[in-house]
Amino acid sequence: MPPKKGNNRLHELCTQVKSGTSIVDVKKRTFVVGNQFAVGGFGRIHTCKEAGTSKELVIKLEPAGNGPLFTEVNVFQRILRAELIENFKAKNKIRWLGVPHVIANGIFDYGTERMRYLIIPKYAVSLESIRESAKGGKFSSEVCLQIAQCIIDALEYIHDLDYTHADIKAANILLERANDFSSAVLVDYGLARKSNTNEDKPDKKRAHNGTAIFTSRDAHRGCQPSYRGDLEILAYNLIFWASGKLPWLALEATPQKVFEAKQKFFADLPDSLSSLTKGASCEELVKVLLEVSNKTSYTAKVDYKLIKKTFVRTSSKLATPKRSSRAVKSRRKAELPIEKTVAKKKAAVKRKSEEDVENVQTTPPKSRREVVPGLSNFPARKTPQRKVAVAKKVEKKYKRLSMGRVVLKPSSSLQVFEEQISPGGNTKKSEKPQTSSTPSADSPATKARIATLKKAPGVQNFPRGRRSIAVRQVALRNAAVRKAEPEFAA
Ligand SMILES: Nc1ncnc2c1ncn2[C@@H]1O[C@H](COP(=O)(O)OP(=O)(O)OP(=O)(O)O)[C@@H](O)[C@H]1O
Repeated sequence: MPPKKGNNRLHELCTQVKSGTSIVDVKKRTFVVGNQFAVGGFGRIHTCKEAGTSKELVIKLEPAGNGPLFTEVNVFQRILRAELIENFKAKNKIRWLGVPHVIANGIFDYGTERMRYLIIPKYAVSLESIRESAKGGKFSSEVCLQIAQCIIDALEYIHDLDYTHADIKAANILLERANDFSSAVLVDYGLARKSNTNEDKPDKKRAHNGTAIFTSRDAHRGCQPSYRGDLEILAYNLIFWASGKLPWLALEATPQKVFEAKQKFFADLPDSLSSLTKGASCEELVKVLLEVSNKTSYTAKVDYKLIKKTFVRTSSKLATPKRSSRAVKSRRKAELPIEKTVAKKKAAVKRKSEEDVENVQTTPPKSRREVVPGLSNFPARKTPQRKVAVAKKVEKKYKRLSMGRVVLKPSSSLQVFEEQISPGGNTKKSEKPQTSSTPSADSPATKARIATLKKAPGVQNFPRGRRSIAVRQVALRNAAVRKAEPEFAA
């Protein structure tokens, strides 16, 4: 069941801006507003493009007097600037950080109305829309972990800059690439707040702020959003994504009861959790998120080390074939620091070369019977009779060759050879007397001497492997014939 939105609009929507309207920002860049494609709780959301470019962006529009977009723009200006995000990624050696960046913002006049705008990148799809159409409204543990990884990184970044998000939910998570859960981005910073000056002074007016079924116990108490609260909110979301349930879903309309149910849930941990997640692979991560959140004081920052360790352990427990999907591979690559990837590759190359050296030193070369699976089940070709049979087979093959029924594409010299030996050939060439002194592969004399056989044009035109097989088989036959029928050989 998706979280419900309140019907009481505390803020007005602005007039709908016409598609094609141009807005010039402080840097004198012109942006052209496109169609409206969503309406948030507080504002309109349109597509948009910078003039002269083709990349689709998103513009959020609200009356200039509205609070939420004002708050959001401030957060974007302070912590969601591209250079800050890039610095954090470089410092922490990560390639993907699931937060949006501000492209432009400001205020403009539209007719008689003053409007505030915020331009950010456009993402492909909202996680909530995928969840709603998923079976049972649930995600697999693998997907839960992929999203968790993105959101944990995003929270670590936001917390590092002393901010909290306070409204994590599938509707506020967008995917940069549709169906690639490792490209999840945490959006909507309307409730985000600087939290380093937090004081544990609950205010009833603020109680239950956020999305009731996911919000933290601190928010239920009426406190400002906390770092630990963000972990708690993420944990509730993970439980909901993995199981499709939360014990307080039916109580959504009465936030106080939701708060009480959450308190009971914490008091009954870990049983209350395992009865919901039923051993899902992401259970351990959720448990740690709840534990870390619980042991962190209201004003303190959370310890991401333990969370990340648990994350690595939980991910590695997931089935290997699932994790080798393209999306997971690209995610793993993205999440690994560049140096680690290089070091990993180098270590693999080193290991391989050491193994090779070991193999050369210790392992005797294997025969084809050992190497080819299933070949060792066939009886070994050892008896003279068997060798004679093989030799006869080869002889037959040559005969077929001489009848021109070979599948191999003959080269010009093989064609000459075939024409020369073709019995009753009907070409003009075959009527000519044979003048060439080239040895015939078919003659017993040739087959008796391997050196001559190798030089026979027909044999020379076999691909390399086949030539040596033919030569070996004929040699075997010769040897076998000599042994089995000495008088004939003589
Ligand atoms: N950058 C974006 N790219 C693609 N879609 C977006 C983007 N930003 C927002 N949306 C879509 O618009 C919806 C509402 O966006 P957002 O939550 O930011 O608006 P809001 O006015 O803050 O609404 P609310 O706070 O009530 O959720 C999102 O769920 C998403 O579907």
